[in-house]
Amino acid sequence: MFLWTLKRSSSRVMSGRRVLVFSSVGELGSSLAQLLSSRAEKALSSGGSCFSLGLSGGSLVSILSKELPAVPNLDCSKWLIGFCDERLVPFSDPESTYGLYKNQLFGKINIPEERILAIDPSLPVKECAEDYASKLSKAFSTEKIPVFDVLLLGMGPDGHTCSLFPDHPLLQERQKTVAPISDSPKPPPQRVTMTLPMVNAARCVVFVSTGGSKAPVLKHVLEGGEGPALPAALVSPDQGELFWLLDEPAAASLTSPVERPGPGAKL
Ligand SMILES: O=C1O[C@H](COP(=O)(O)O)[C@@H](O)[C@H](O)[C@H]1O
Repeated sequence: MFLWTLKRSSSRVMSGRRVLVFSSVGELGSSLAQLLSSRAEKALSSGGSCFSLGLSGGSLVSILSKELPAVPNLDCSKWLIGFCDERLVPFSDPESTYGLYKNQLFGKINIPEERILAIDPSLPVKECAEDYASKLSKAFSTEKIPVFDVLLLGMGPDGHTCSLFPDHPLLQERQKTVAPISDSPKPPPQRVTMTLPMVNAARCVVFVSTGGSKAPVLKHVLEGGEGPALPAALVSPDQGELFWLLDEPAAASLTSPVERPGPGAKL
């Protein structure tokens, strides 16, 4: 117990982030759902009119769609949902992140349709990014950077997160909150993505990464390596919390201290 406590605190002090390793994807998903529920309660009980949540696509969709509806008495009527990135394809396309969440999650929670901020996939990519940025500004009533309560991020095996890819000029974007990309190395090529200033303005950023294919890149991102920092390593909220939720295969190569929370642990 003492050792666990010591490891946990040294991990937090050294890096300002929490790296948590779960014994299964199910345990991870259920802790993630609890974390969202508790952050929503905190946001709403401290006088906020909504709890704002940014979703990512990829493997996160099925984890969240399974675990979030299982939270007892979850009330999402005051949630505001946006997307950290989105692929520029029709919502009916299997590559559409919105389309996947619509089919797998939104019908199972009581989120009002008008509280889901999605891109307009009929627009050309540049206009689509501008239109989405303007939807976010309106919803957050700000001309500045919208500050999400929680952003959920994934990470590809190349270290990309959102649609921010290694060595891509978009990593230098400092003016826009949302940007278009037309040359995504991962298909589909046209996408819309939050930029690093927007991601790092969030109150809480949670990465979810599972499976052994992520182990080498996780080692690089969390413990350092040769070459320029990978996009996921550039996520470091200016003032907010940063969590990395991993399963054992994804964490297999890590040697720095991590937390291993027991079932039902509160984050
Ligand atoms: O293309 C994308 O990939 C990342 C990572 O996906 P994963 O399946 O490796 O978890 C995802 O976070 C992003 O939203 C998506 O557009």
